[in-house]
Amino acid sequence: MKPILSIENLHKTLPDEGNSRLFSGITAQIDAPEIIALLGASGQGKSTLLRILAALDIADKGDIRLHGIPLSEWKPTDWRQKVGYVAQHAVMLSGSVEDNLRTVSMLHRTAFDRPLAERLMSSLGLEGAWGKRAGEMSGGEKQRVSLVRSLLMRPDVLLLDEVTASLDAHSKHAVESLLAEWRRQEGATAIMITHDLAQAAQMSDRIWFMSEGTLLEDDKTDSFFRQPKTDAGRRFIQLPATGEQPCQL
Ligand SMILES: Nc1ncnc2c1ncn2[C@@H]1O[C@H](COP(=O)(O)OP(=O)(O)OP(=O)(O)O)[C@@H](O)[C@H]1O
Repeated sequence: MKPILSIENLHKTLPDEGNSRLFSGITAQIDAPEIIALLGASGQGKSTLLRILAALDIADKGDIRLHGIPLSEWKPTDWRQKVGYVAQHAVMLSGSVEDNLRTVSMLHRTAFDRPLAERLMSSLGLEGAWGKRAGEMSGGEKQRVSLVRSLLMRPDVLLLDEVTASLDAHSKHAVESLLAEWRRQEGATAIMITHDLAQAAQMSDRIWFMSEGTLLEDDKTDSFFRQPKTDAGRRFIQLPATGEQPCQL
């Protein structure tokens, strides 16, 4: 069986004067459907990595494959149908919420699955939002509509950039429940950036931890939170680094 997604030796430099390195040597593989929490301090390049996987940015070096086929051999629209992306700040198309949901199906020449859209919208508390002008919605509403828009494509891989960061507790819980249910029912893979460690611990099967300009740890969620392999990982989850004494209260 070919891996669902494989990343081989990915490098990214920033287009500033010094062409400084953002990350390098990122290699990882997803063999079976799972939820991966992508963790790391601000500025490590998590969003950039996700945008590269969504084919919205390009790496300077390295190889990405979906089902064994390199990104360069995919038609961009086919890649984007199979790899859904929900940005940190969701971008809405013009028109109503319903227009936004329908347009994506039109672009990909697939039938609009109205029953699925209704189920997804209701589960995120958006049942009354169909006729609203998409541009006039709050940031949190846009994020939820953007998630529904992506799920309607039934992507093999879903890339989520802090999708619950601007949501109230109720909406956040609704998104988390929907994603858990989606994984159970659709066997989907998701890579989600989050700064919420409790959410990562509760929702993910695996942790990708970015630090020191690379993917420093790739481990089962339980192992990462019990015993990170690196001092940077230990510091990140606020365990004392190896050799240090736990602080006494
Ligand atoms: N197109 C670009 N041009 C210049 N700098 C960029 C570009 N894209 C990202 N950066 C810079 O790269 C660094 C990493 O950004 P990125 O958003 O990927 O990090 P992150 O780990 O997701 O951070 P956060 O957790 O704060 O969202 C930042 O310093 C950002 O300013």
